[in-house]
Amino acid sequence: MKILSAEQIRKWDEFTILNEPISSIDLMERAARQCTQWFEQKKGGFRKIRIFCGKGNNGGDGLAIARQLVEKDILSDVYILEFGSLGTNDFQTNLSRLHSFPVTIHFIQHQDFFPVIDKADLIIDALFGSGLNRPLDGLSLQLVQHLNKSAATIIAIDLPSGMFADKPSPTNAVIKAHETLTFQQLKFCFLFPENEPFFGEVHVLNIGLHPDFSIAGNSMFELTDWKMIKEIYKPRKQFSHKGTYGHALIVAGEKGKMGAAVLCTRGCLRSGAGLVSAMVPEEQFAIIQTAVPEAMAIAQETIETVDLSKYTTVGIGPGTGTSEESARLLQRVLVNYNRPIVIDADGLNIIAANDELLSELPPGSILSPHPKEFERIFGKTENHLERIQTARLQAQKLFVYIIVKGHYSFVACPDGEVYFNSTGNSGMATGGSGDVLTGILTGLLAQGYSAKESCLLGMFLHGLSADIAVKTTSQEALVAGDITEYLGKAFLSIAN
Ligand SMILES: NC(=O)C1=CN([C@@H]2O[C@H](COP(=O)(O)OP(=O)(O)OC[C@H]3O[C@@H](n4cnc5c(N)ncnc54)[C@H](OP(=O)(O)O)[C@@H]3O)[C@@H](O)[C@H]2O)[C@@H](O)CC1
Ligand SMILES: Nc1ncnc2c1ncn2[C@@H]1O[C@H](COP(=O)(O)OP(=O)(O)O)[C@@H](O)[C@H]1O
Ligand SMILES: [K+]
Repeated sequence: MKILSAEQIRKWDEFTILNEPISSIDLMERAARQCTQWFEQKKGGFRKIRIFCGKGNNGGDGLAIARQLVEKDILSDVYILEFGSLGTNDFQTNLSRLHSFPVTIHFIQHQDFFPVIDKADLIIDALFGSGLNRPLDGLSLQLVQHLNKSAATIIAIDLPSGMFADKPSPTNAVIKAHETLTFQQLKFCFLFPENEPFFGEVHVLNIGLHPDFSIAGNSMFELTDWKMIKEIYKPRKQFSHKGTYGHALIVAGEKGKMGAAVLCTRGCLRSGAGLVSAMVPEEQFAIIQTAVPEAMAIAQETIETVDLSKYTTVGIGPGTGTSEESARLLQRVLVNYNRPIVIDADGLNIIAANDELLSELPPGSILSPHPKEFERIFGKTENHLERIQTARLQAQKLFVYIIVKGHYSFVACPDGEVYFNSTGNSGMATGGSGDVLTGILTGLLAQGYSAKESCLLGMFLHGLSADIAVKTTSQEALVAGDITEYLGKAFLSIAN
């Protein structure tokens, strides 16, 4: 699913209005109805509902919600922030419709008109949405500060007021919502970690924008979805054998960090590689052979003589440390191997300390840094958007796939496309989760998925497995090993 800018979504509205066809006021009514239904199902027990409206269409939504709630016998007070303009047509229509309902409407012209808010109140924030074109100032800024100071629950409509839909809002005053009801699809701003304190939990409400709207080529940002992943997934062939699915080499682990090697190797096996060899320090053989008997062990000390060409791919870095010997392991792989490989963790740290290695990366390889590792290699970035842009440029320049891990991990591809992963949960914020991902990516590459397919399917499977696991384990008790255990269920839900 493409991630659209506020401007593209506005065009989608226009397309829907023209082609469904539906009037703009009825489309607003439908959007408001989705919110009202959500409030009816989810919310109750508040002392008072206070709906704060601007004079754009976001405010229009707020007014329509107030009317629809009162039709369900849920009363609210409406506050309209006065800042000169008459308001959009749909705002005005909804205001006149509201006048015949028993709703108290307050006009706020000065901060003396700000109501005292009780912590048991529910605030609906319909001040500004995707039309915000400059940071809030004056009365609107004061009102946002006033609402944020209250201890009441705040639900934002479409966006927390003050937040830009498509770019960072680092110095803006923004409503701190507990939950946000956004329309049709995630806006770009919901993918930025720095915005989380403002949007809280986001719910995407389907307002039925026209399915035929053509957005192809209009956005280089895309969110993975089931349809895309099911198209990538290849069922195994009946007459296949272990040779069909490649031989993966995992180079991982050192004394004290053998867990990384075990998790990575298990992830690789569980993602379907035909054969897996784990290259670990010779004195650690007992650990890997006991923990993962399905894998063959090979000594890191043999790196200078081993024939790397017999491996279909290599995954290198988890828990190797950054010693001179570990750097030699990576160097030797980079110089002697020319098919796509996966580099993670200490492999990336070694590159950060020896940036000439960047020019040795086999074309089409996958780097999977977390944000800190990313910055060590590519430099500090001011915000997530800058990180996305840097990753995009570097992926194109180096002809590699760069997966930056996080809540919405993304992969920047050499063709300039950026895909955000839609699965996963914060139970995965636990040591070793990334090592499992490296194993999965290597396992998928080994069995013949392209590097791009491996990134998309790998990130999705990794998050999906954790999503399935937490239903049994809870987020708190999830450990990285559970992600490997539940990979089977993740594959089954993609295959069926
Ligand atoms: N498909 C969908 O998504 C649907 C979306 N819908 C809804 O429409 C919303 C978008 O509505 P919108 O375009 O009217 O803009 P909105 O955000 O209400 O207000 C911004 C207005 O305020 C102004 N303004 C800007 N910055 C300002 C500032 N700092 N301080 C003061 N003023 C400022 C600016 O006007 P200006 O001052 O620039 O003339 C602008 O016109 C969207 O979020 C969703 O809720 C649904 O109803 C239907 C389906
Ligand atoms: N809050 C979260 N939501 C979704 N995924 C997460 C979250 N926290 C961590 N993850 C995932 O867990 C993995 C952590 O990787 P990494 O930071 O390399 O950890 P480690 O080095 O301990 O293995 C990444 O794939 C990341 O996307
Ligand atoms: K809002």
